[in-house]
Amino acid sequence: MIKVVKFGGSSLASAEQFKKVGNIIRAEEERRYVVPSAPGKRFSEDIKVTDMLYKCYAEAENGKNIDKSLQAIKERYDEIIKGLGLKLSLADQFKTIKKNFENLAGSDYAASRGEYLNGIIMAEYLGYEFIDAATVIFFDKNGEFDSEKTNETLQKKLAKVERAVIPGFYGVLANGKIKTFSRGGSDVTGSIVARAVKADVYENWTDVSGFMAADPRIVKNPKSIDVITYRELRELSYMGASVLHESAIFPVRKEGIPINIRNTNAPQDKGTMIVGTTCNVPSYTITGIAGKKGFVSISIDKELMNSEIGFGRKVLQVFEDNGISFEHMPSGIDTMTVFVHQDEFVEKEQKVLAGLHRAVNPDTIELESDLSLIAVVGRGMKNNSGIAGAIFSALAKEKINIKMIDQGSSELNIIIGVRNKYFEDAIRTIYGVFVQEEA
Ligand SMILES: Nc1ncnc2c1ncn2[C@@H]1O[C@H](COP(=O)(O)OP(=O)(O)O)[C@@H](O)[C@H]1O
Ligand SMILES: N[C@@H](CC(=O)OP(=O)(O)O)C(=O)O
Repeated sequence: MIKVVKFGGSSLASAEQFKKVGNIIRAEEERRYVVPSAPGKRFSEDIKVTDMLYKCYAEAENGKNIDKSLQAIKERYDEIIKGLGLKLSLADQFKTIKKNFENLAGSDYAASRGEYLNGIIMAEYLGYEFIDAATVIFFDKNGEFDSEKTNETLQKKLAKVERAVIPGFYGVLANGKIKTFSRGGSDVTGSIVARAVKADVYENWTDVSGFMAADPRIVKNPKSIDVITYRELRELSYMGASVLHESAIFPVRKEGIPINIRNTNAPQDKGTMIVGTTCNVPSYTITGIAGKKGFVSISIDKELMNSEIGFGRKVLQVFEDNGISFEHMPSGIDTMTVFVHQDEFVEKEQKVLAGLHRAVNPDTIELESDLSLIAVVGRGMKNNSGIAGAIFSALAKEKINIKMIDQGSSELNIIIGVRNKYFEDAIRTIYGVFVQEEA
């Protein structure tokens, strides 16, 4: 039996946390491949090492002296090394890092050093082999993750290594430069390693006892989810549930490997199992709620729109031409609304509007900004009627105006649009209807 274990920044923020991680790994000899993140926050106002590295690199780009910032980062690691009683010095690594920062090796290189250095410490602490992710995780010439080359290389490499530490978050481009995944991407590395060794389970250790039915920063003590499917999880993580990176399920899904979310601070808790399919009957109609702020809706009205073949395509072409991806597109007979990310849209607003006028000659176009989208997700929704109705009436009772409601064709999710200012209240209200009242 092989287990791949990924530890998030919150699990590796200090020597004390490292010791908990060491105990977890040593408790089961199947935990053979370890993927660490960079040290995260030790307390809520603390700064993650990844963010310190981005800032330090920005100083280098602006021609500033980076000695002080780099020293602050080195101190984070030295404190861990000292606390673990290791005889390890990172002086040489920091000399190389300083040189590469000053030669502007790239912000991805800069950010990747967080996991690289933590990996070196972790390997020393456990007595495992250190494998630099730059030798086994590949991106192609377009910057896309090269899953097959990576899988082949990792498989060959790990077949010869009984126990290894592979830092998360980064890999190497075809031109030899370092590239990272997007933020939170160590989850993806863990999944890639699990696929390569055909692990029995991919354990993802964090600071909560599993996936919860809602963000614990919004809903107090939300219920934990015992079992969730890859598809449900993807909907929730894409819509903002930050526990697991939205792309982390793809590599393990290829091999049907379950992901187990676990809590480093409460290792006795079983956490959440993320699986392909399950006959497990969910305890509630919905599995979870997640959401994101910061959307704009563009509502386009035109009489007889329904009879104009190609109308939708022309509208979407305008967004495509401006490099804007759309999130949702509910439509009526003579109206069509497109939801886009506000930060992508704002600077191109006038270009998009002009493009829409040219492309479809609408009667009116209305914009509304500062909107949130909330996803209510659950495999149990398929067999239940009246869910949208229940959401409507609960939100109406709280005087929360619904801007949009859109049921996915898979009947796995319902997306609700509200103003940003109602975001938290709307999540609490929906949680109250489905999770508390049904209990
Ligand atoms: N539905 C949810 N269930 C559990 N945690 C959630 C959820 N939505 C958001 N979170 C947040 O995700 C955090 C864990 O993810 P993250 O900060 O990436 O951890 P790590 O540093 O271990 O990678 C939790 O501390 C919690 O605040
Ligand atoms: N350290 C990187 C990658 C990562 O996955 O971190 P964490 O496991 O702490 O979310 C980040 O901050 O984005």
